[in-house]
Amino acid sequence: MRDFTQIPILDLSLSDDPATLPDLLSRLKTALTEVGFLYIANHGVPPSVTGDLVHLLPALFGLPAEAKAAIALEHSPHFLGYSGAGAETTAGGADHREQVELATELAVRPEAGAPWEGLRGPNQWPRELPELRPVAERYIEELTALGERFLRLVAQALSLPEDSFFSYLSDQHRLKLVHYPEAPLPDTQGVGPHKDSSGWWTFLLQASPDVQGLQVLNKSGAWIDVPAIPGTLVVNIGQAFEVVTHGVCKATTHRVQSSSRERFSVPFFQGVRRDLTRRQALEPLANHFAGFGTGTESGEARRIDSLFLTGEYETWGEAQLRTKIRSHRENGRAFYPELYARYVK
Ligand SMILES: O=C(O)CCC(=O)C(=O)O
Ligand SMILES: [Fe+2]
Repeated sequence: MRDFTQIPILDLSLSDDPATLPDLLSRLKTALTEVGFLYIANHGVPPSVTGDLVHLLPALFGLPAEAKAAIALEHSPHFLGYSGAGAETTAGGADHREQVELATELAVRPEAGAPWEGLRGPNQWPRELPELRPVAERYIEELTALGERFLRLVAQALSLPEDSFFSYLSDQHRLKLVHYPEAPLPDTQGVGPHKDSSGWWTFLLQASPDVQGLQVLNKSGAWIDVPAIPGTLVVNIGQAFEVVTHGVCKATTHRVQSSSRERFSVPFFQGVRRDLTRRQALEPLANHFAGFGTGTESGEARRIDSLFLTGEYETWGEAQLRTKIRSHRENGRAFYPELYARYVK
């Protein structure tokens, strides 16, 4: 298999013309099976929607500490809200970033049966920046639609019926507003090496066009820069999608290195339905993907890295809740004491 040294750029407007669609799908297939990361251009999200959100980020993170504390993630059983720099660790190191985690605005389900239904619930909006709510909601709406359109193309690129991946989708998608403050030293860990574990696909807006930071690990172990390209979104595969495609489409490791200049970014994590069982994830497409890439894929390349498969979890939602409880222990103790006792030991 070839290795990649840059991230492909795909022009989604080529999907509008039957004459150019096949070439787009062929390039998409290569990106899916050999890179796991791509840029999309001409994706149809209005520049004003993106621009309005980008414009609010400095004001949001410039709010006084009390305003941030008022929407702290620790208040939320749904793990939505503000967390400060150093609150998260990735790959054993502290991440130097602060973030506001949002999601599709949903009411709590009072009759919620399974504990992981607790992931569903309303956002915490900062009172001091009322403009944020309509702008972020509009952005989530646009990205939800783009995500579905993109999944149709992915299905076609993998020789499947267009709607093949819709039955896995959640009613809740998550949006993170992220600020990497200026780092005291070069190559400070903004976020350590990781694969995106929470979503189906990630759509990332790099909101500081002149600041480099995001890097992707290729198969030879080299870090490949993913510079911001105005007007594009960076798209990458989440671990659930790797599971469902039996490792044909890989969730690729990436990280952010902070520098002497602050950086903003906005990843949208397309959600996977919480009640998805391991069997439902693995069985339907097993035969289809068994026929893929034979001869080029080594056993190692097909190895799937997912807690969902190795742990004792009934559903995707349970695996997600476990991850959340372990990374935000205060919330775990306060809102899910029984699961906390089981998962944090
Ligand atoms: O900020 C970025 O560019 C990437 C962030 C990221 O990888 C994540 O939050 O999962
Ligand atoms: Fe990520």
